[in-house]
This record gives sequence, structure tokens and C-alpha cells, in this order.
Amino acid sequence: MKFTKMQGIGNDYVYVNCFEEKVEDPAALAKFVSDRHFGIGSDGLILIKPSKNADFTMDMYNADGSQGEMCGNGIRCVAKYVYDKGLTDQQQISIETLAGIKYLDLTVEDGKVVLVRVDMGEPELIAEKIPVIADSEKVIDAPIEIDGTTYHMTCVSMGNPHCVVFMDDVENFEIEKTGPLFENYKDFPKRINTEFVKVIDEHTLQMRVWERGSGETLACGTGACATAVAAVLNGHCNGEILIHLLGGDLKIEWDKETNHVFMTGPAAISFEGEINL
Ligand SMILES: N[C@H](CCC[C@H](N)C(=O)O)C(=O)O
Repeated sequence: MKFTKMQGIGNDYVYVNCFEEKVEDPAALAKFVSDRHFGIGSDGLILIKPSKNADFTMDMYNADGSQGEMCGNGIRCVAKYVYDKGLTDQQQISIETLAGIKYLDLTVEDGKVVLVRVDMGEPELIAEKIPVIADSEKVIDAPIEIDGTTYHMTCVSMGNPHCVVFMDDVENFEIEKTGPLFENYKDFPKRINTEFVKVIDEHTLQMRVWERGSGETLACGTGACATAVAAVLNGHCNGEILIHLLGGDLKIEWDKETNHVFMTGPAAISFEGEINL
């Protein structure tokens, strides 16, 4: 099977063009290709498919084979793939996801996409729609005790569920130990992506992420959007927010007029190949 390996600020996936390839069991394929020793090595698998309602469809699977409703870094790479490979000549495209249809603006230089701005839609703050089990309608700056430590979390869905935790030191944080405890915590019926965030100033955040189904990744686009929303809700930030992730930076803006969150960042092709299934 032919594949293209791409990354959005270090959040890397194996991309399959399903206009040309047939994928029978995407969950199993995601687990296989994500394995660094027996497969290709990636944070998961992304399928590029036709759509009846948009220009294209993106289906996304984490490294453990679970399907994610949306992938911010992934959708920028899908946009780069379909433009650079000539599946479209439009610089404004729509992509259908399990989190709804997303609209993207492509910046092109020398015939190649170098930057993508994504309208990520509206954040969902109602606990039962995230979902998170809570005794309040929304979960903003709420205590959660994990392994004997009390953290304060703000929960946001960008189509997929996120729990944002602000703290003073993310660099030395034991994410390997604590990340899975959040991911599988009893009050997250669909598990959770967790962002651990340090506030630099009112327009700058530093973030690490433990992703549902993939563990720590170098970046998470939906997570960056959830983090920006949480930072505004908690009075830490406003306006345009620059988020520093391990793999690079994303620019996020929560537009008050439309209530839509916009994410701008790069996308890159690492290599292409064929894998024996
Ligand atoms: N692990 C996420 C999907 C990938 C999200 C992330 N890689 C992004 O860029 O948004 C989930 O299960 O909801």
C-alpha cells in the first residue's frame, strides 16, 4: 500500500489516499503503521477520502486504533496533500470530519502549501456534550484529584474532548506518569486529551499534551484550540494567542463575533513509500 508520511509541527501521521488505495480495517492498520519497530512509526493514521458534502473527507485514527473526531495538525496536512498532489487547485477548501465540515484557507508558495488557516468551529463547553461527568453545567477551573494531587481543569470539546490544566512548570512535569491517569479517569466516558499549560503572558502559552489514544505527542491542534479557549475563560489570555508546543508554534484566535476558533500553522511532507501489509 502506498502512503505519505506528513507532520504538522511534529505531530506525525501516515496518510493514505483512498481515492487510490482501499483500506479494509483502518483501526488495525492504524495500530500496525504507528508501531515504530514493526510498522512505519507515527502518532496514527489519516485517510483522505471523497465526500458528498464537502471537497474531501478526513478520517483520523490514533496509534491505539481508536478513531478521533477531529485532528487539527492532521487536517492542515490533508489540505497540503490534496493541493500539492493536484486533487484540487482551490486555495479555499472544505473537509468533512466527524466533528463537522471544516473550512480551510491555504497559503501557497511556488505551487506548494506552506501555511494553513483552519476555521475549527465553535468550542463546546457543556459538560455532558464534551463529555465529562460533572455536577455543574460547565467545567471551568474545577478541581480534580489525580494520584493524590489536586489539579484545576477546564474542559472543552473541539469535536474531540479536552481537559486543560494550567500549571507553573510544564517542562519538568511527569507527563508519562500523570497523562494516562487523566486519559482514563472515571469522569471521562470517552477518555480525554489532556493539555498541561504554562501561561507566559496574555498572548503566549507553553503547552504539552497527553493525547487520547497516542500518548504524548509533539503537538495537538485541537488541543491548542481548547487551551486557548480555556485560557480566555480563565482570564489568562485574550485576542490572538501564540502557543509554543514541543514541535513548534500555532497561532490561535477565538473570534468573539462568530464564536469560532481559528488555528494557523504549517504542514509538511516527510517522505513517501510503500508498505507490505
Ligand atoms: N488524539 C485525539 C485526535 C488527534 C488530535 C490531535 N493530534 C490534533 O492535532 O488535533 C483524540 O483522540 O481526540
